[in-house]
Formats: sequence, C-alpha cells, structure tokens
Amino acid sequence: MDSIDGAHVAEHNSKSSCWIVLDSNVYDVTSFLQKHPGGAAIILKQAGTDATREFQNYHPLGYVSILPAGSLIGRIDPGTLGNLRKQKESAPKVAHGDGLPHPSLCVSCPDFETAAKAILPHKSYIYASGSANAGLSLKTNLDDWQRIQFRPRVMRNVGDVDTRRAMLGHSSLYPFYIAPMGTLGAIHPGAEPEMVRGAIAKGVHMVVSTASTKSAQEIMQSFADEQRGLSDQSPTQLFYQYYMPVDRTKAIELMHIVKKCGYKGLWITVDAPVLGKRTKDRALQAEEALAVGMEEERSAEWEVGGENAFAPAMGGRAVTGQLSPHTTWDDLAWIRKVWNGSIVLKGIQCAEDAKLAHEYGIDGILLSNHGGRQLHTAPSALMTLCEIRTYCPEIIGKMEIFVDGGLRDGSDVLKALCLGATAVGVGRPFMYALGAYGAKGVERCVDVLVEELAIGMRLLGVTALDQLKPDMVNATKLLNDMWKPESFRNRL
Ligand code: HEM
Ligand SMILES: Cc1cc2nc3c(=O)[nH]c(=O)nc-3n(C[C@H](O)[C@H](O)[C@H](O)COP(=O)(O)O)c2cc1C
Repeated sequence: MDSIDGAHVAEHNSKSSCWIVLDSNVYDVTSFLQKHPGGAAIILKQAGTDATREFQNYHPLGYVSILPAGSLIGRIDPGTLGNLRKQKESAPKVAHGDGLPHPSLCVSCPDFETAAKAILPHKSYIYASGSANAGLSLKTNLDDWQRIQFRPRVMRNVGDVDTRRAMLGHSSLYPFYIAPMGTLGAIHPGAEPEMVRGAIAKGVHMVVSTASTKSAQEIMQSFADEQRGLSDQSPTQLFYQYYMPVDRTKAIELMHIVKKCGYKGLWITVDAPVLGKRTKDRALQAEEALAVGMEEERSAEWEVGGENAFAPAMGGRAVTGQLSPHTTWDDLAWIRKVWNGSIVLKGIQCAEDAKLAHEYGIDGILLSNHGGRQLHTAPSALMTLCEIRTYCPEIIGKMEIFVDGGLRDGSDVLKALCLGATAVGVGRPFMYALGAYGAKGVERCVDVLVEELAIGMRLLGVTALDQLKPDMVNATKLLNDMWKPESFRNRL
C-alpha cells in the first residue's frame, strides 16, 4: 500500500477533496461526505487531519468498512505526521470537575439533566434530549405519569420493604433497568463500558443498544472483566437491543454474535422501520454544514433501508441498510430458529399488537414510543398499558410487560407495576448521569431511583412488589382519553 506524506493529506481539506487519517490509514471520504448520517460538516472539520481520536468518540474503528470501495488510498508515512493539518480544537467531551455540582447534590432525576447540560458538548446534549418532530410524544410520556394518582393504604407495618423483581427469569434487585441507548461515546469517553461499570456496581440490569459506540463483543468483555473484579457477585445481566438490518445474512450474523457473547435476551425494536424525524439533530447538522459552506440535503436513501447491511445506529439520520422497513410478524419464525433465548418486542403501542405478540409466543413486550423519538404524537406506554387492561386483559401475567418513556421518579415505577407491568426502562436520566459523572453518576442515579421507590412503597402501604394491585392507583384520566373502538363510540 502507498505510503503518503502528511503534507499531501493536508492539501485535501475541502468538500471537493476530503482525505482523513484513521488508525494510520488514509481515506478519501469526498463521496461519503453527503452520505454521512452525522452530517458532512463534522467530517469536513477533520479534513486533512488525523481524525482517529474524534472518530473513536463516536464510532468503533470497524465502521470504516461501510466506506465505498476504493476509499482507502494508502498508509500515512509515520515520519510525516507533523505535516498533517492541525486538528480544529473541539470542545472537550466532558469537563468533569469544573463547576459541576458534586454528584450527591443530584437528589432527583432532573438534576442529572441540569448537570449534563452544563458540561456536555452542545451536539451531545441535543442528541440525548432530542425527540421526534415537535416533541409531543416525549411530552406525553412525561405528562402521563402525572395523570395517574396513587390510592394509598395506611397502618400496614411497612418497616422493611423488598424491591426485588425477576425479569425474564433473571432476578433483579429493582423493578427498573437501564434502557438501550445508542452512541454513548458521544456522551462519555468511556462509552458503554462506563455505563456497564455503574450498572454492575449497583446490580441493575441493562439493555445494550445495537447502535452502541463499542461493539457487542467489547461491551460484553468489559462486563466480564468488571464482574471478575467483583468475584461475579453483581446480579447485573446484559440484554441486547436488536435493530433488524435489511440484509438477512447480516441479521443472522449479528444474532450469532449476540448469542455467542452471552447476552440474556434479544429485545427487537419494532417501532423503527425508519428513523423518526429528529428535528433538533437535523437543525444542528444543517447549521454545522452552513458554517463550513455546505448545504445539508434531504435524501430519500437515508430514510428507508437499502442494500447496505451495516449494523445500525441512530444519529440524526439512518445509514442505508441499517434499519429494515420490511420486517413483518412472519419474520418471527426464522428469528426463533436462529435465536433460542427469550425475545422481547420493543415498541408495542396498541392492544392489538400486544395480543398478536402473545399469539406469536413472544416472551415479553416493551410498551414504548422510543422515548418520543419515533412517531409524532404516539401514545405513552402507560396509555398502551391501559388499552391492554381494557381490550386484552387475558395477556397480563401470561407474558412479561415492560414499559418505558418519561419516567423521572422512582415512585412512579409503582404505578406501572400496579397496572400489571413487570418492570420499567429508564433512559435519559442514566444517559445524563453518565455524561455528567461517568459510572459514579450511574450509581448515583440508581440510588436516587431506589430511594424514591422504597419511600413510595412505604407510603403506599406495601412491603413487596407483588402486593401492588390495580386498585392502588386512579388511572381514570388516562382511561377517559383512551382510544375506544368506533362501534363502542357510536353507542355513546
Ligand atoms: C469517515 C468514516 C465515517 C463513517 C463510516 C461514519 C459512520 C457513521 C454512521 C454509520 C453513523 C450513524 C450513527 C452512529 O453510528 O452513531 C454516524 C453518525 C455520526 N458520526 Fe460518523 N462516520 C465517519 C466519520 C466520522 C467522523 C470523522 C466523525 C467525527 C469527527 C463522526 C461523527 C459522527 C457523529 C457525531 C454522528 C451522529 C451521532 C449521533 O448523533 O448519533 N463520524 N457516522
Ligand atoms: C439518546 C437516546 C438514544 C436511544 N437509542 C436507542 C437505541 O439505540 N435503540 C432503541 O431501541 N432505543 C433507543 N432509545 C430509546 C430508549 O431505549 C427508550 O425507549 C427511551 O429512552 C425511554 O425514554 P426515556 O429516555 O424518557 O426514559 C434511545 C433513547 C435516547 C434518549
């Protein structure tokens, strides 16, 4: 392979010819610029430089495999590294220390967001906090927890409370877990292994995203190393969130990798046949592009899956081939043959699909609208849970029912459990805690949620989670707004 002088690379620093160095290899990424899901501008800023460090904040090195054939043009001559264009200084990924409140000052979930917002690079905060379209699905998620009130019982000897609950046959210390979130490298340099460290320290389960910065193998390795350090004492288990790639061979290959790694269950995300419209990410990408004299273009190719079978990820735009819009219920037959462990469908949003999942023999469903990041004005998980209670109550207790979206208070977990949920997924609070404080923040976030949960149990009058019953909550407000079939409405 050709050895290329740094000075020569440095000359290719524009949108008409853009070269970058990654892991000592020189790539011509000119034709890839407009296809990059993170936007052209972010790569263009690195043009003519060694982009390895910045690149690894977001991606595993293996990502280079999706570059068009012929992009690799040589190796950088190591003696000429000094001739490369100087990398533009970007804001430090995390500025731990300076001005950041001590983690103990985070006493409720919103405090983690305040801390993270203060120190995360703007782009990372936009990624974490963003939602689809005008943000109404996210708002519904947050609001609906408040639309259910408790009906507490008193004088019930609540001296000791037990917060344990099993998830898919794995005992859990708590009835909540860390929801899968992609690209944690944009939030903390330690990326997913840092989140895993915090999870293990507190024994909370975690679902790992297909769109992770680190590979499924690396994350499981960090989990195993960490567990070994604790003599395998932590009850934490890792599950795997699965995005279906367009290419069947790739899809099967990924399942084999996940199985070999030892992830405990496959959580197939079914609410993302295409990426939702991430308004804030898109606006920011357009701004960044204009700042370097380019214009972001909308491309239909980015909106639906194509031929490129690449492990998915969720930036402002999806990579061609990373999300399959073609998946149907029939696919569950071959998935079952490849994956013999438990399966959860993530993103069920109405009673009919919940019932179907049960008929297909699925182990669990996760009622979720993806943290409000997919369909505009989608129902909250609590609303879908009310639908299930009304239209197919027979499935409750027959399969595990998880819910996620907008949970910001540990005691709210109890509302979902009263209505029949197995456990609740918590997303952004853990992401913000990670961004602000790394693994220590994740630990702190668990503590905050557990404290609220345990106080809530006592004040509600229960000492174990199996004592929670539907009549301990008043969900009338949600039930009033719940969808009713046309025939039923005509009778009113
Ligand atoms: C040159 C080869 C590159 C390839 C093949 C590539 C690939 C991708 C892919 C597949 C995504 C989708 C989302 C994700 O996985 O996070 C993405 C998003 C992104 N990429 Fe790259 N990328 C490249 C270079 C870079 C560089 C050099 C940077 C930064 C210096 C960068 C920063 C980002 C960011 C910030 C996102 C959006 C993340 C998000 O909002 O989720 N990429 N890229
Ligand atoms: C920044 C971010 C990234 C996410 N990435 C993924 C993902 O890769 N796969 C997935 O199935 N869900 C993903 N989600 C959705 C979460 O798994 C979960 O459904 C949602 O965050 C729950 O809402 P909450 O953040 O309000 O707790 C992501 C959510 C956020 C906030």
